Order: sequence, then structure tokens, then C-alpha cells
Amino acid sequence: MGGMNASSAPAGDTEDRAPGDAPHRSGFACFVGRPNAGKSTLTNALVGTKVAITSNRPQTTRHTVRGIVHRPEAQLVLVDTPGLHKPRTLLGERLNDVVRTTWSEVDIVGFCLPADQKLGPGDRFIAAELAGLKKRTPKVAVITKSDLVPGDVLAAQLMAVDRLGKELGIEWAEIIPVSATEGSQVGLLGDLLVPLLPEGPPLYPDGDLTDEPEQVMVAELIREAALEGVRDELPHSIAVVVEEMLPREDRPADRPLLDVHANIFIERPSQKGIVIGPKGRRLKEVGSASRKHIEALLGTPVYLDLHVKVAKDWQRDPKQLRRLGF
Ligand SMILES: Nc1nc2c(ncn2[C@@H]2O[C@H](COP(=O)(O)OP(=O)(O)OP(=O)(O)O)[C@@H](O)[C@H]2O)c(=O)[nH]1
Repeated sequence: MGGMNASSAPAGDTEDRAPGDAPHRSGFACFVGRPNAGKSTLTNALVGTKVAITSNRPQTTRHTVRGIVHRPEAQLVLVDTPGLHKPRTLLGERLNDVVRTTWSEVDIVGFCLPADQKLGPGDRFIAAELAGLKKRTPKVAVITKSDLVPGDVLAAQLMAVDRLGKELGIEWAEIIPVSATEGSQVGLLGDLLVPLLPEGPPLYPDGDLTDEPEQVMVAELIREAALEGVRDELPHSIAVVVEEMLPREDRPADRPLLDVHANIFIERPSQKGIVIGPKGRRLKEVGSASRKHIEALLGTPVYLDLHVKVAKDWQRDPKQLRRLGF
């Protein structure tokens, strides 16, 4: 949702103190690593749901929220970045710049390295980039797929990663083996990440905590559908807020229906036509495309009520602005 900077919001808001006096912490983390390293599976395991929002549009996934880990004392928002590749073209270099920017905006970078594969040039390339990242961003080495190797191989991998860090001048905040598929050490990884977050209130403050990740994900699905095909015409600053998700009353138990009310916010009135389209056709398409995804996500039939609004009126309301990710 592009709200990265919210993590640097003033800390120590006493109203947000968690029980036990520990300050509430919140912020963003992203997992990096070569393809197939296990990033998505780990994200899902941490969040505790099988949902992973994907998009065929790397440019818009730059800040896509992949999942939110809610704890009484912390909120960890896992965001996606496009993959980092050895650049062969100018475009490749530009994309890598985008990745570096994202890395520099998050509070924690988790570097995923599969236990069952020797460190390779791909890992070294990413590690060298990590070494160039500002020092105060904690870097956590996550040895994924620990279930695939015996203990001695795992130990050797841990040492190899430790050495790699020393070689390149990276100070790992932690090196931890996990198995996302077996659920082994996933909770511990969460425990280790939380203290690395800055102090701050929850970044998604409104609504029921348990509903919130769903609402955020639903908003992302709508946003992705709304950007589909109009990327060139619309800037990235389109925001979606799910106002309400309520089961329709008076429905038989075997035929539930969920009412979802959402607003698509644009920055200027002139953008309204683009989102709505001639005779409202585009908005209809956005609605039916995202409704299918939402139904798949939530496993229930959905009635989707979409409105397009100009965010101008909201600019003086900091709370709304934060929700909108501006
Ligand atoms: N045995 C085992 N397999 C795993 C584990 N985590 C992921 N995998 C498998 O490894 C493969 C890649 O996992 P993904 O989570 O898709 O990897 P990724 O890093 O997100 O991949 P890209 O999207 O290509 O970058 C899948 O077949 C997973 O099932 C694990 O902990 N144990």
C-alpha cells in the first residue's frame, strides 16, 4: 500500500502500549532471495494463512502487502519486492534500483537461502547488494527448507552463511534455520523479527484485528484489478480502502453472502473517467475480476460494492491519509 514511511511515525505512543509495558512495535519486512528459495511459502507460514497475493505486474507489486503478522505486542507487515537479478540491460539496472529503494524503505530484510543448495553466484550477488544497504537496517539470514537436509549439512550451511557475511562485511542480526512446510522454527523467526522492529503503533489501526489482514488483502486485490490495463494512464497513487465487510443478514446457512464495501481513491477528478470507463464498463470489470479473487480468498460468495472517490477531501485527515498509504 505504499505506506512504508508510516514505520517512522513517532514512537512511544503510550495509548498503544501492549500488556506488560513492552512498547508496541510495528514495521515492514521483506524477504529476498533467489527464485525458489522459499520466500512465498515462508511468508504464508508466518502469516498463518495460505493466501499469497500475486500480480503479473512487477511494477505494481513493489509495495504489495503479502501478509500481516499480528501479535499483541507488534505488527509485522511483510511486503513484496521484485526479484533482484544480475543486470544485463539498462532496464535490468533500473529495476534493481527499484529493489534497492524498497530494501532501503523496509525495517528488516530477510535473506532466504535454501538449506539444500550450496551458496551460489545468485546468492552472492544478492548478498553483495545487501552489504551495500545502510547498516542500521537489520539483515536476517533465514536458512529455508531445513527439513530437506540432515543436521550436519544444515550446520555446514549455517557456517557458510556466517562466513559469507564476514567476507562481505554484513552483520547478520540473526541466522536461523526454518522449515516453512513443517512449521519448524517459524514461530521463533517471528519472535526474533519483532524486537528488530521500530517502536510504533499498529500500521493498520482500524477495525477488528482479526479481520484486518483480510480487509487489507481484499483492498489489495481490488487495487490490482483497478490497475490492470491502465498502468500507463494512472500513476501508482491509487488507493483502495475496504470500509466494511459484513455477512448479509437473513441468508440461509448454506447460502451465505458477504457484503464488501470498498472505495477506490484517486488523486484528481480527471482520473475518475479512466477508472470508471465508458458507461461504467471498466469499473464493472474491475468489480467482477476482483470479486472472483476475493471469493477465492475468503471462500464465500461476495457482493462487492465499489465506489470511486477523489482523495482530495481526505488530505487534511492524517488518519485517513495513513490508511490510504499516502
Ligand atoms: N521441503 C520444503 N520445501 C519447501 C519449503 N519451503 C518452500 N518449499 C518448496 O520450495 C519451492 C519454492 O517455494 P516458494 O515459496 O514458491 O519460493 P519463492 O522463493 O517464493 O519462489 P519465487 O516466487 O520463484 O521467487 C516450492 O515447491 C515449495 O513447496 C520447506 O520449508 N520445506
